[in-house]
Parts: sequence; C-alpha cells; structure tokens
Amino acid sequence: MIEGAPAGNPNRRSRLIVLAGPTAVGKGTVAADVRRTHPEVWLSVSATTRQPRPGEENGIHYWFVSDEEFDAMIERGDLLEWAVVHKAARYGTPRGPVELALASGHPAMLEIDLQGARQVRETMPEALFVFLKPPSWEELVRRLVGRGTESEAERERRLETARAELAAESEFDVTIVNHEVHAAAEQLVALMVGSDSS
Ligand SMILES: Nc1ncnc2c1ncn2[C@@H]1O[C@H](COP(=O)(O)OP(=O)(O)OP(=O)(O)O)[C@@H](O)[C@H]1O
Ligand SMILES: Nc1nc2c(ncn2[C@@H]2O[C@H](COP(=O)(O)O)[C@@H](O)[C@H]2O)c(=O)[nH]1
Repeated sequence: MIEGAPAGNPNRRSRLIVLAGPTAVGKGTVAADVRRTHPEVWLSVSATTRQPRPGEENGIHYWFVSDEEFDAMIERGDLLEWAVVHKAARYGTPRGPVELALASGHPAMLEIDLQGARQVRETMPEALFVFLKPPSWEELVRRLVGRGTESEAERERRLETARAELAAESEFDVTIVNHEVHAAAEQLVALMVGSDSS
C-alpha cells in the first residue's frame, strides 16, 4: 500500500520519479518489473566504479567504469548527481540521457541512493521522490542475505547505511511498502505522468 501522500497535493504526479530506499528492499527488482511491464517508462542506467555481479551487463544494469573514467565524468559535468555509496564505490546518474528522455516526453525513473536523491531534489525539485520501504527490518535482512551477492562484512556496511536511510523516509513525497514486487511496481507507475496508467 502507498503509505504516504505527496506533501501539499495528494494527487501530485511527475514525469520524473526518483526511487530510493535501503539496500535489498527491492528497488532493482521493482524497477525491472516496471521495465518489463511498462516499456514506455525510461529507466536511467547509472555509472558505477563497483565490479559487476555475476549476470550484470554493461549498459543494462550499470555502466561499469574505472575510477579514472568516473573522475572524468565528474569533471566534464556529465553527472546529474553522484555519491560514494556504502563507503564502497561511486555511483552517478549520467545527465544527458535523463534530459533527452524528459525532452522527448517519456516518463523517466532514477533508482539511486539517499545522497543522490537529495542532490536531485536541489536541481530538479519538480521530480517526485518515492521511498521504497521493506515490510519489516527482519524482512530486509532476509532479502539481503537471500540475495547472496555480498560478503558478511559488506552486508554489515550496507545494513548500517540502511538504518540511516530508513530514518530519512519523511524527506520523500511518497512511501511504497514493497510487500509484493508487481504491486509495488504498479503503485510506482501510477505516480508517473505519461505512463500507460496515467
Ligand atoms: N517484494 C519482494 N518480496 C520478496 N523478495 C523480494 C521482493 N522484492 C525484492 N526481493 C528480493 O530481495 C533481494 C534484493 O532485491 P534488489 O536487489 O532488487 O534490492 P535493491 O533495493 O535493488 O538492493 P541494492 O540497493 O542493494 O542494490 C533480491 O533477492 C530480490 O529477489
Ligand atoms: N547516488 C546514486 N546511487 C546509486 C546510483 N545507482 C545506484 N545507486 C545506489 O547504489 C546502491 C548500491 O547499489 P548496488 O547495485 O551496488 O547494490 C543502491 O542503493 C542504489 O540505489 C546512482 O546513479 N547514484
């Protein structure tokens, strides 16, 4: 269920959605469901300096770049926002593709961390900021462990960040609880101007 409502205007929608939430809440899984069921929605592909996980493809899940390439993107002003996430790697949103998608009238979505969302809030306040929340802390830990892609030390780091991110829920316009992937994806799409369901 949608727990929050956009402050001031309960019916507010936007062509640009910024989706954030703690590690392993299901942001990527929900975004993949949106990609599958709503091809009219454009999803940003972030650049990152972290190593690909098994099955991740360059240009689809991320642009996997070196530290030097990431530095150059920052220097050229190519990134709409960027941050060091989980004290581990840098992640950033390439600016050009977002501007192109919006200019061509597509609904667009960024799936980024809290620090990045705060930066986009400064530069694109017209965006709608959506917080994806787990049904419970225990379920969040279950999902992180169940994904099986991080070491114990990395999981600990991610859960430390997750506590701070959960405390920032009130900064967002809308909260969606990710009980079930497709239901959460549909709630997200319903907030977008220009999607099939708008
Ligand atoms: N509604 C759900 N119910 C049960 N499991 C889920 C649900 N949503 C996602 N998951 C599972 O939780 C795990 C984490 O999901 P996902 O990788 O999408 O999270 P994320 O928020 O993108 O994480 P990160 O921020 O660390 O990249 C995956 O194994 C996924 O299959
Ligand atoms: N500030 C940004 N954060 C981003 C971006 N792309 C992804 N992320 C966030 O990073 C973490 C970790 O992701 P993972 O794939 O290593 O598990 C997660 O919270 C993402 O939302 C970005 O462009 N900018």
